[in-house]
Amino acid sequence: MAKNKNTPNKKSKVDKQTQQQVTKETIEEKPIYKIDGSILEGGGQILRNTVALSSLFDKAILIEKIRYNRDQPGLKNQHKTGIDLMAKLFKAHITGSSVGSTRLYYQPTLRSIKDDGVIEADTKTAGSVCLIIQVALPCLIFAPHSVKMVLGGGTNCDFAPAADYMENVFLPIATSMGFQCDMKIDKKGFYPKGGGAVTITTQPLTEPLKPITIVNKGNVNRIVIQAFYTSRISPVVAERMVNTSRKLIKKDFKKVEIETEIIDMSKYSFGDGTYIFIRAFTDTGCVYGSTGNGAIRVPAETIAEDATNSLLKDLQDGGCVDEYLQDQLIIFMALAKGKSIIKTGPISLHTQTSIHYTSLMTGATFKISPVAERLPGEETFYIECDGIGYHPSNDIDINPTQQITNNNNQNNNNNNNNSNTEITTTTTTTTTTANTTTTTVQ
Ligand SMILES: Nc1ncnc2c1ncn2[C@@H]1O[C@H](COP(=O)(O)OP(=O)(O)OP(=O)(O)O)[C@@H](O)[C@H]1O
Repeated sequence: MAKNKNTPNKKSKVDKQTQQQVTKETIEEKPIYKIDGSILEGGGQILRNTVALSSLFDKAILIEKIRYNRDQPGLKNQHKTGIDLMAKLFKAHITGSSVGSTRLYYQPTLRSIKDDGVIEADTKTAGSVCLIIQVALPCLIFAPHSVKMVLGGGTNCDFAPAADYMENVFLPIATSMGFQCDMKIDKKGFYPKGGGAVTITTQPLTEPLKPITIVNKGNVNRIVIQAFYTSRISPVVAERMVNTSRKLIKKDFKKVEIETEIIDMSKYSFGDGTYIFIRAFTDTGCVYGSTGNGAIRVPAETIAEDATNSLLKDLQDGGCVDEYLQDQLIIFMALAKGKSIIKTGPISLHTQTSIHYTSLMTGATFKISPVAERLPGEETFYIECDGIGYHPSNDIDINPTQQITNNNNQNNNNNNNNSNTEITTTTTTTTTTANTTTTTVQ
């Protein structure tokens, strides 16, 4: 069930414990990009984006106020697992990576990862494996060799892509930019136990990513509703989810074929769980996805309704990607060579945040503009990006000078009012002390 996780934070207790953790000996004579992790969405995505880019561009970063917009700021187990994995891959010096830390120093020492065999990481909780993939994937695809990564943790978590979503919605669209990534869900893992397992295998890219253009929504011509359950949960729960979802969808899409499936996943699950996964396909190749996880004392109908309404809203808004794919494509658009353009629904705060940090750290420019010709009920925007054409062999250095500002949304959590989003060029603050240059990215 979707909950609001953006309760603004007041004063963090953990911060006192961690503020001393970036010590002098860890800060070498190297420029440091100083990141304020509290602005816009102020969540874990800032950490993942900036750590991935820091690794690709071999830049040291100091992230402060990590997840300050969350009820419990600082690193959670899932974030720590991702950071530790990246530190291992890039032999990075890190300080402040303990759970609860709100201040992290990360300095990679390798420009590219070495072939050390299968990479493993495990959140050892229900922490999302997909969010580990989110931090690592932009780097794995630029490795000079094929990479196999085996991850443990939660495959179906609230506020994170479900593994099914990543495999069936995110990857088919993202890989059209030219990279290869095979994903296999070996075992599903749910809140609170976790215990899921996912294997991904990437192939090396010999050239930069291709830009992406997704601007033609077309017509919905297929909808698939799947509900999953394990043996200690009655299949009736899954049936109720499917029936609720189908009924709601039928109201808007009377003539579209709706495929339904009820799946006993006991044999490949750790512990018990149930969830719904809905996809809509259009005749121009757009794919939209939505998931809802079963929860104690929440009726199956409510879970299905929330997931279905989220998908229907994405379709009604008129964009070519769903709310989540929007922010997940941003980093790839920035790294690609040339102009990408996607047509979206309302710009999410996650998207604004990713654009903000990605453009600052890569120098890629983004432009958001409302679509002039909209059908009734639609709320659509174009996100355009002039990507930098990153490839390790290009030796592109980064000189961040662009900043996205949003007159209404700096540090607030209203992700629907985007009409004032604009791109301005700002001067990045650079302070030089005896041995250290600090670039403040905020
Ligand atoms: N239902 C969903 N389906 C697909 N992707 C999702 C879904 N919910 C969230 N996401 C994606 O998961 C990511 C969550 O980023 P966010 O910063 O909120 O992460 P986080 O690490 O969980 O940190 P925090 O707990 O601080 O929010 C975003 O990329 C978002 O698009």
